[in-house]
Amino acid sequence: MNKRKFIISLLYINLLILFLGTFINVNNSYFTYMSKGRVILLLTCFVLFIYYKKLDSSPEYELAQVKTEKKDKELKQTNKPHVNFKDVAGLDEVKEELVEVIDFIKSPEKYKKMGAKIPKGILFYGPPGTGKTLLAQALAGETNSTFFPASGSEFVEKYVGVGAKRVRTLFEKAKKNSPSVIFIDEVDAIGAKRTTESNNEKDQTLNQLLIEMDGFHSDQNVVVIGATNRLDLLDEALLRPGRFDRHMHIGNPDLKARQEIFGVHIRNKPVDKSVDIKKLAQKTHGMSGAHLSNIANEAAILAVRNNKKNIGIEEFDAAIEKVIGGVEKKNPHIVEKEKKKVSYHEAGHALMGKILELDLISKISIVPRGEALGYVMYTPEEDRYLLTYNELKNKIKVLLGGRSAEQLIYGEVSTGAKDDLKKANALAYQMVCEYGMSNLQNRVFEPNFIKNCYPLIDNEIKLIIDECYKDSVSLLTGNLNLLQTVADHLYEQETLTGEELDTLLIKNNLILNKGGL
Ligand SMILES: Nc1ncnc2c1ncn2[C@@H]1O[C@H](COP(=O)(O)OP(=O)(O)OP(=O)(O)O)[C@@H](O)[C@H]1O
Ligand SMILES: [Zn+2]
Repeated sequence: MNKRKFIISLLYINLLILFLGTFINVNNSYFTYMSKGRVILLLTCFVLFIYYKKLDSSPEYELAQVKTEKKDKELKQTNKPHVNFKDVAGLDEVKEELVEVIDFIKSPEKYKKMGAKIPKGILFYGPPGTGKTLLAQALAGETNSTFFPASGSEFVEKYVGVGAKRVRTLFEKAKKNSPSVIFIDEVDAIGAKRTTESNNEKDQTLNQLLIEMDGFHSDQNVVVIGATNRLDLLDEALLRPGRFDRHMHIGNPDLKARQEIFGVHIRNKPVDKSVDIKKLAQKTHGMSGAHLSNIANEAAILAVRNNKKNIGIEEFDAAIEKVIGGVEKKNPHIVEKEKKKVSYHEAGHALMGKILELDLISKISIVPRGEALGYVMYTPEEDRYLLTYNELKNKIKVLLGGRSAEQLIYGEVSTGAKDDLKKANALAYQMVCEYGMSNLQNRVFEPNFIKNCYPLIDNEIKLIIDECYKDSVSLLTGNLNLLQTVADHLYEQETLTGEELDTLLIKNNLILNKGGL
C-alpha cells in the first residue's frame, strides 16, 4: 500500500466511525437531529471510496508499480546470467567435473537423502583470461542460479571491519536468493597466506569469509567459486575440507580448444568461407581465450574499416599480429619456432618414461603452464615408499630425457631443462648424502658436515648424473624414429593423452628399443 492510499483509508475509517456515532450518541449536538449531516458524511465516504478505487488504476500509480516490478526483474535478470556451457569452449575435463555440482544444485534432495553434502567451495586457478569468470557464470546459467560476482580486492579496505561486513552482506544476499553462485575473483587479495606481521583489516575479512563458508549448510544451496592466478599464495585455512576444497586448473587452451573458442566467438559474425579456423588456431599457440576473443573482435572492426562484407583472412592475420605484439611483451613463452624444440623436449621425457616403465603417463603437453613451456603428467601406479638404487636412477634418466632429446636433434642444449636439472641434481644429492647409494657407500652426510667434504660429494653426484645422461642419450638414439613421430604429433596436436600416445605407438608399429634393459 502506498502513502496516499494509506491516508485515504484512515480518513475513510474515521468518517465512517463518525457516521455510525451519530446513531449511538443521541445527545450529539451536531448530528442527532441533522439528517443532512449524515448525508454529507455518507457522500464524503462515497467520494473517498471512488477516489481510492481510481487510485488503483491511476497512470501515476501504475507507473510507480511498474517501476518497482521492473527494478526487481532487472535485478533478477542481471543476476541470472544467460551463459551456459556451450558458450565455454574447450575445458572439457573441468566441465565434466562440474556436471556433478550442477546435479547437486538442481536436485539437492537426491543427495540429501543419501546424506551427501553439496560441495561448498570450488577454486579455479590458472593464468588470466582463460575463462574462469565465464565458467562460473555458465555454472549459474546452467542451474538457473542467481549469480553474485565479487572481487577480492573490493573487500580490502582501509578501515577495519568494512571488508568483513561486505563479506557478510554478500553471503546473506546469496542465501536469500538461493540457489545461487557466489564468484570471488582474485580471491588471493583476501585469502593470501597470513604473515606474522598482522594486518587487522585483511585478517578480519579472511576470518569472516572462513566463518561464512563454515556457517552455511548443504541445504542452503549456495556454491562459492573462488578464482586466482596464484594458488600457491593462498592461506592453507582457505583450502581445508568444507571450504575451497575442490581445485580445478583452468589452463591455456590447446590447438583443438583454440579452434573451438574461435568457433564460439565467430558464431554471430559474417566470416568469409575461405577462413580456415584450424590455421587460425595454429597461429595462436600459447594464447588465452581472452586473447582469441579479442582477435575475433579486432578482425571484425578491421573488416568494417576496410568496408568489407565479410571478415577475411587478412583481417584475422592483422588482428593476430596486433594481439601477439601485446602478448609477447608480457609473455615470453609464445615464440612459434620454439614450439618444435619444446615438442622434442617433452617427447624425450615421455619416451624415457615409457622405455623405463616408470609411472603411467596421463598427459604430454606443449601448452605453457606456469613457468614451464611444456610438461608430462604422470599417474603413479601405486604409492611407493621404498625405491631401489636403479629406480632412483631411472627417475633421473627420465628427468634428463628432455635435455637428451634436444642434444640429439639439435646438437646443442637450451635453457629449457633448468627445472629438470634442479630436480635430477636434488635426487642425486639425496642418493649420495642420505641413502648411501654412491661410491662412498653406506655413509650419510649431515648438512653441517657436508661443507667439509663437498668436493667428494660433488664428484659422486657428477658420476650419477653423467652416467644417467649418457644412458638417456643412448636410449633415445636407439628410438630416434619414435622420438620423431611423438614429437611431430605433439607439435601438431599440442596435447596427447597417455592412451593417445599408446595408440600412436601401436598404430605405427613402433617398438620400444630398451637397449638391453
Ligand atoms: N574457454 C573459453 N571459451 C570461450 N570464450 C572464452 C574462453 N576463455 C576465455 N574466453 C573469452 O575471454 C573472456 C575473458 O575470460 P574470463 O574473464 O572468464 O577469464 P578469467 O580466467 O576469469 O580471467 P582473469 O583471471 O583475468 O579474471 C571471456 O569473456 C570470453 O569472451
Ligand atoms: Zn623438461
